[in-house]
Amino acid sequence: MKTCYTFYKRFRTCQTGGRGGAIVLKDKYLELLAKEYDSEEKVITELINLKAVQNLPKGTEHFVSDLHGEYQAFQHVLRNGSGKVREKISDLYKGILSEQELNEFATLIYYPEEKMQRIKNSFDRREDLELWYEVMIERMIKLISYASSKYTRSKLRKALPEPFVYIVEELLYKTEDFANKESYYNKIVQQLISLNQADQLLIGLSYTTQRLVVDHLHVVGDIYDRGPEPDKIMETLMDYHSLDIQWGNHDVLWIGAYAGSQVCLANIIRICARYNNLDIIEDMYGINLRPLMTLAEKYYDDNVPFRPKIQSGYQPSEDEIVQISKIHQAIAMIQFKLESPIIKRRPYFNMDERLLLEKVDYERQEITLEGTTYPLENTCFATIDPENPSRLLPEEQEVIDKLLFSVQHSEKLARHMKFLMKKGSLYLKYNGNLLIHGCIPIDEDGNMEEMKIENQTYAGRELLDQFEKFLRQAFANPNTIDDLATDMVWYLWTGEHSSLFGKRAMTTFERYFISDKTTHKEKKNPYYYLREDEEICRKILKEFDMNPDQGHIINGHTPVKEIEGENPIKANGKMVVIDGGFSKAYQPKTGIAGYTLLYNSYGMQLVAHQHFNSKEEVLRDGTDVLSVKRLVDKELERKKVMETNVGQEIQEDIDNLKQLLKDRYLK
Ligand SMILES: O=P(O)(O)OC[C@H]1O[C@](O)(COP(=O)(O)O)[C@@H](O)[C@@H]1O
Ligand SMILES: [Mn+2]
Repeated sequence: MKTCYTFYKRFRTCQTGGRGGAIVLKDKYLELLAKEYDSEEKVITELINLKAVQNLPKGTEHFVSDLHGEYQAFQHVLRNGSGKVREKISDLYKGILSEQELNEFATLIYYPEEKMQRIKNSFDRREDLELWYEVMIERMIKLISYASSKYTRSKLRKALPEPFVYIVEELLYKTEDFANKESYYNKIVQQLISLNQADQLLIGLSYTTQRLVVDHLHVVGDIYDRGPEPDKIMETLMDYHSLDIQWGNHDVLWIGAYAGSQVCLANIIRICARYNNLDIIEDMYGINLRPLMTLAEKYYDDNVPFRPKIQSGYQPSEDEIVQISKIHQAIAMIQFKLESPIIKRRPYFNMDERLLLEKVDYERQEITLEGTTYPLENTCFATIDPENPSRLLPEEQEVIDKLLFSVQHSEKLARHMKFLMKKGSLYLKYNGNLLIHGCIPIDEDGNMEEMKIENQTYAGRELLDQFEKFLRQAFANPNTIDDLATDMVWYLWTGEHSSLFGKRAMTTFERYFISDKTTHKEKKNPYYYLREDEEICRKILKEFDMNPDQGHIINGHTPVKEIEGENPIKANGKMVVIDGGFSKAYQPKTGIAGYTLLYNSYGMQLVAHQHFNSKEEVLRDGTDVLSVKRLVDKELERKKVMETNVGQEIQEDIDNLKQLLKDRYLK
């Protein structure tokens, strides 16, 4: 069914003709379908199957955002399904097993390889270990049977560890005459143990459990920047069974760099230098930083505000810190210079006030902003010609050209960026909810804010669609580096009407060089306070043709300051902001270590995560750093697959199969 369906969809999107064309396509599709379903029985069986799936409870959706390179913490949340694994274990075994046993079992499922090793080391006698295997296999099978109760057998089969599918199915589908077969099942388990397969089986079943508790993952933006391992997050996502991504401003910065935007590229390197993560660029993505280092050594000295923020983990030496400070200055100055020509050639970006290098009085080391003059501190203007401050030195130009070449030839980065494009979008309408990283630009009265691009004016959904079109165009043409599409990717990072940024201006320059903190403030779009208002959220949902009675808006991007009493659930539950601070750098602001959202057939739940220190700690202490749950919404009736996006696709399949039945078989 899938092949034909995708084929037909592709056909439909290519279709340009009128209704006549559509009919021809439909006929062609039915012809294809008839090849796959070449008998009346096959059509009927599939119809029964699809109808049954429609009536199953909807699968669990899991929402995360603002991962910011925090791979370990993200892994933990994925592995424990934001507490779902522990919840299922408790449903089955609370009161039967002790707290410690429940924790141990949960930890085994989260980190099976490591936990298994620890447990095995704790046994002196083989018999005890074998007994443990038997008990665990039985518990695990029971748990899987329970966790898969709302899935079809075929879906469960796909989630089972491949080498053991047949055996596990035997164990799972024990019928009532179990008593007669008891010795048969025991024999299977004992055989597995004696053939040294128990470890592999338990590891496989642990991953099956993780997979079963979450049906679909939404990543509501900002995978990249600040934290140390975004590349590993990408690899994890690429292996994940079902997901979508809503790009964050940091993600489009990386996409922009790959798509040829030199200013985006300067930004990603600057941020990596700032957070002591240059090895992501060099070692993880194989981008050669040598030319930049040489330039940095030539023109810059140690400069304290440009020293990297050091978090836990690798501690650089004093020499390295000084070297990073120089690189940081070199790339920051290249970035500021590169901004200028874009601002000048795109007047409708309305960013003239950001032509800061041109406002500086280089003699007096001062700058005048909105009528006030500020002294500049810790400046590093060695490569600046005061007559033409935005002009790159030939050697700076050479550095950024070489960096771009290197970025565009990184095989790993290419894979990651293509995946981001394939699975990502600027916003997503999914099962009645609107998912978007940042905001919908609105004015103080809650009207959609307009932006003029060339000679056309756009607002609301149309504006976002336009942004996405530009982004895709820039990505498709990586060799064109100064066209509107490529400039627009940078605008998405920093422009006032960008749905990913949504602040008047990014005050990076001020934060480096001006001590008066009033200049650091980034004025937010009214969206960020009006979203507390239910009516505004309803209006936005309507703008996207969504049902405001049913839908929610789900945002990331702005850390929710729980510590100051901010509530992530806003507008009478219509708005949920899930940026709780996976990013270690932001945890002191939020007071927690991230939010995630779960949406199953019973409703939505927000989970607040407490600090995640390390996998080692979980393994050692067996405890889970979990999580307060708050009910966002409760469905009056259990939601079924037929009410979801997937359900709609299945309905189309059903309609087509019925048509086939009528046209070809019931004549
Ligand atoms: O904390 P840093 O690294 O100085 O970054 C601050 C910058 O990051 C931003 O907050 C954007 O990043 P977020 O999307 O993570 O909020 C800018 O508005 C701001 O200028
Ligand atoms: Mn963001």
